[in-house]
Amino acid sequence: MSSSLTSPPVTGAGQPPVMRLASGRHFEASVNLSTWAIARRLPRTLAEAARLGWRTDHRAVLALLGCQIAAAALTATALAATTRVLAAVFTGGDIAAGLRQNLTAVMVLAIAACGRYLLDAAARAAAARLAPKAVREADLEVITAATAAELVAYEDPDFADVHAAASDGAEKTGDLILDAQLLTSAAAQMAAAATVVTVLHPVMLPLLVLSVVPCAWGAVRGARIEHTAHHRNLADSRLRNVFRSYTTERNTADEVRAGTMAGFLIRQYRIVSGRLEAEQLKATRKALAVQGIGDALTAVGTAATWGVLVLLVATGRMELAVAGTAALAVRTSGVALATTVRAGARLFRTSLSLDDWARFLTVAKPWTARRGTAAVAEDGPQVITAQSVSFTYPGADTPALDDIDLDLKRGEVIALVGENGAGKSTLARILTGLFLPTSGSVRWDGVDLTDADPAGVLAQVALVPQDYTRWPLAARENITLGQPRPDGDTAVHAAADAAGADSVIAALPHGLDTSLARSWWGGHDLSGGQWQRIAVARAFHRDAPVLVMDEPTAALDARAEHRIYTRLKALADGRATVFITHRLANTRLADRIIVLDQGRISEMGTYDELIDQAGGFFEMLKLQEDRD
Ligand SMILES: Nc1ncnc2c1ncn2[C@@H]1O[C@H](COP(=O)(O)OP(=O)(O)OP(=O)(O)O)[C@@H](O)[C@H]1O
Repeated sequence: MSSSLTSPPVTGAGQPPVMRLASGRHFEASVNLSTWAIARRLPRTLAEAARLGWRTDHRAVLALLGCQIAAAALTATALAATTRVLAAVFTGGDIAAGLRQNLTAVMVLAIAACGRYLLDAAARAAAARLAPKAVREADLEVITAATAAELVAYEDPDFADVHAAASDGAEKTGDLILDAQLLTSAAAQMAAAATVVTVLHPVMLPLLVLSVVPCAWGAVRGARIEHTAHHRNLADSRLRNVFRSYTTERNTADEVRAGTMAGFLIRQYRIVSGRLEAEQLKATRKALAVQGIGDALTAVGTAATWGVLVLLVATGRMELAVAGTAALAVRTSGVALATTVRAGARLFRTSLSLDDWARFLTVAKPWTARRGTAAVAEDGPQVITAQSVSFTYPGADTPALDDIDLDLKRGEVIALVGENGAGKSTLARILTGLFLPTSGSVRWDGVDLTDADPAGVLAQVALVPQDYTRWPLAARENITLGQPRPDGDTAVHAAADAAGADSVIAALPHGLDTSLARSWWGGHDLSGGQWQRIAVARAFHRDAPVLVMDEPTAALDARAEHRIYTRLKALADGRATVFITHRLANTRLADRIIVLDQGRISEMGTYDELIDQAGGFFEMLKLQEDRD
């Protein structure tokens, strides 16, 4: 799955075209791995699960292991006692007398059976306690790795693919623990039963094992086929979820209605669902066929085992009484073997998902370790220097920025302008260290941001992005972003005042305490422009020495816009400020205007200088003035 759309679109009979998402390289690689290669990774994956479990709840892990070991010991004890009791039953003569003579064995059998049942229940309880915690921990590892990764990682389709699969994998961690418990429990029963069979006649065990091998093969192959289909379907699953949410979510509800799009979207949903179901059905049929072959061969093997048993009795190589015990033991160990195989196959399947999770942590690592640890000045840079900076988005053919040279001094206000797609937002992200250049360098007071500690750099930055987030939090947290300043609400009100958000807060029913998550109870919604004022207040509240605002007034009315730009000049004192705008009249207050054109600086200078040059800036300004 990937966020990139491929062409050509798929067209059903009489249906509109339905897009497909490209499948990432990672998935092709993973799907093409041999079963043996995946099986070899199983111990490592299980060790990962054990590590997670251990980290979240030592006691539950110890309880689980203790119960499993004790249950296995009791199973062996019970089976040893069973052999003695069965011998007493099958050796002929008085059964009651035989049982009386072996009363201790009967009691041991009863106690061991009860104890085993209780221990199994305790093990299941410990596994159930551990499973959700392991899921939480696995999920947190994904979240931590994702947030620690370079921002540019999110532009890489492979990273997005592996990230999505890892989230699914983290969910399966709980299943893995439950399956591992089931497997070890069944394996303990099987081992004990198999021991009894071997004691009775050595030829029986290999026969028994041989009869189970095809069933195991079928189960593992079937699991693999299902998992492969799951991987291949990830792109469509995500697409279906996108259709579902876009069709029903509040953010899109007005467009869906006004554009009478519901029918179209539902059709798309049906088509993608149809594709998913067809793929799934194909996989299920294939898996069932493989499992059927395995089961049929196992049936032949089982028949052979019974045949050998009959043969042994018929040829007088095994007494009838012993054969009775053997028959029971064969049956018990056969059932235990089948359970072990089924549990093993399930574990195999869940381990494949966990493998996706573990792979993400590996993939995410290089994305986090890209920078150095050099410190930048705590009160922000005196000068930011971009030298021969070029930047190409992962997977893109052409650079978004090409050979940019630029100095930004503290106290200076720079306006970035240019047509859509000229590279303004990309340059803003490069200057603040959110992206590292593909070539060239950005230095803060001579420290190359590639070598600098990213946390130290970003602590100096306040950013109003073009698409700011409407956090489902209280108004206060929407401005402080969970990082209150020492003077608390005074700073919040000051920032709100500078951004024109004071009137927004004053109108809220509970002031700063009002939840801005409208769809939740007690929440209160804001208009687009009101939200933008809050987003600007956020940046002002951060009080950082590098201030970057990407179209901060796009949704504001004229009065609010004027207020922000008049305050900006005062706020810019002692900071390096960059703002991006399409309303060129606003650039009058900037110390310097930089005009970008297809990733290159085409003009640079003060407002008056650019007017005098009568170049592209002047032309755009004229067009705007004529329009207004
Ligand atoms: N994630 C991405 N992957 C590939 N290319 C991208 C990505 N984001 C942006 N681009 C491309 O990079 C170029 C610069 O984009 P950028 O967002 O910096 O432009 P901009 O000047 O801010 O545009 P606007 O005025 O529309 O906001 C554009 O050609 C755009 O198509």
